[in-house]
Amino acid sequence: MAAPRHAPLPLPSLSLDKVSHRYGAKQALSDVSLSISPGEIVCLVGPSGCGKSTLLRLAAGLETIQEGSVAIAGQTIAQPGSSLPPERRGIGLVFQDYALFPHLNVLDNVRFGLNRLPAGERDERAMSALEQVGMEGFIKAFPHALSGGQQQRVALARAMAPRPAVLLLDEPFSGLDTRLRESVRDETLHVLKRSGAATMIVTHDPEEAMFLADRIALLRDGRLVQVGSPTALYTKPVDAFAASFFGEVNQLTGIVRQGRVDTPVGCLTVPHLDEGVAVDVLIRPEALRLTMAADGDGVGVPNLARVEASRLLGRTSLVHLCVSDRDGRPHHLHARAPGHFLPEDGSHVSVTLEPRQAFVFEKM
Ligand SMILES: Nc1ncnc2c1ncn2[C@@H]1O[C@H](COP(=O)(O)OP(=O)(O)OP(=O)(O)O)[C@@H](O)[C@H]1O
Repeated sequence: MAAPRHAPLPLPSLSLDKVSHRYGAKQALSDVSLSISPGEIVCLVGPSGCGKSTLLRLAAGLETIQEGSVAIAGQTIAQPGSSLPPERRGIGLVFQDYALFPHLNVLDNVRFGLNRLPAGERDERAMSALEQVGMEGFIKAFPHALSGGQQQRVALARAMAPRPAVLLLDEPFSGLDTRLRESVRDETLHVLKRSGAATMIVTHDPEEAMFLADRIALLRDGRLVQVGSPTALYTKPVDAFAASFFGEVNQLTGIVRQGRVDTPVGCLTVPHLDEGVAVDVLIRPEALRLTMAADGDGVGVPNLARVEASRLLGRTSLVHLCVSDRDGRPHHLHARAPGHFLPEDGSHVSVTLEPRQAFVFEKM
């Protein structure tokens, strides 16, 4: 019987394959492979110096490839010894400082990258890109007369005007203050999604990555630690570093006994770990569910914790707890409760552990 026919999968717009890179003795990237599909947004995140910008610069052609290769739409455009220059790669670039030409007005800045098109078409394309970012009313303005958010939008329009298959953005919002950043990145997300380009965004901000990305690529010391959807990285981190990168975690330690780890707030089953193994236990603050203990001292209530402080943080409350393990040793934990939950300092609460937000990893 003939094998069922499947439509061929669309080629990734951008592929980096087994890329390694050194600056002198410094190994900045080691064996990194990553592909981005048309219309997909991938955020590169990781601590300072982990190699995010180097990877983006290699994709852009701003850094010469030493090991591995870069392909756009299935065509290898960079490998050791041969490399297409940045302007011939069909990519759009946006940098942290926007890099607008100060002596050109907004329209001319956006028209700049369209010089291969006939004059009439250039204007039409540039205007259409400016409309997409809501800057069509500023065509005669010069960059110095624009706010940071407006400059960022013009930079995005300039990158998108040639309709590149690949967009590369390096910390595009970090020059903006917090309030402006939220609204500009919201608009940018919708503009990028409408553009259909494969987009790689470098950011050091995990929350920003979770907001923008279809997939997140987490780097550490030049290596990919985990690549997946924001939900996968948050709920199924591959190690303690990944678990703690995307939000505060309470850290405890333990020993595996009969497929379980005992913690001061409940037991976790760990069938995949061997008997006697020493483990790190990471518990997200929202994994600790609190209920007021009926009596003042809470004697006899399971998993009892003493409240050290409670703070309202807007939509959630943060409760500082002191819990004791089986040996009577105290541990300080943070619990995050939805809404207004502010038990008195010194009162007692009962703690239930939501195991899906707790992670156990063998100690390294
Ligand atoms: N031109 C260079 N010469 C020498 N070392 C460099 C150069 N550029 C980067 N490095 C080093 O390579 C490593 C990776 O740098 P890279 O800028 O890619 O990291 P990053 O994750 O983008 O950091 P950040 O978030 O701080 O911008 C760092 O240790 C950095 O100091």
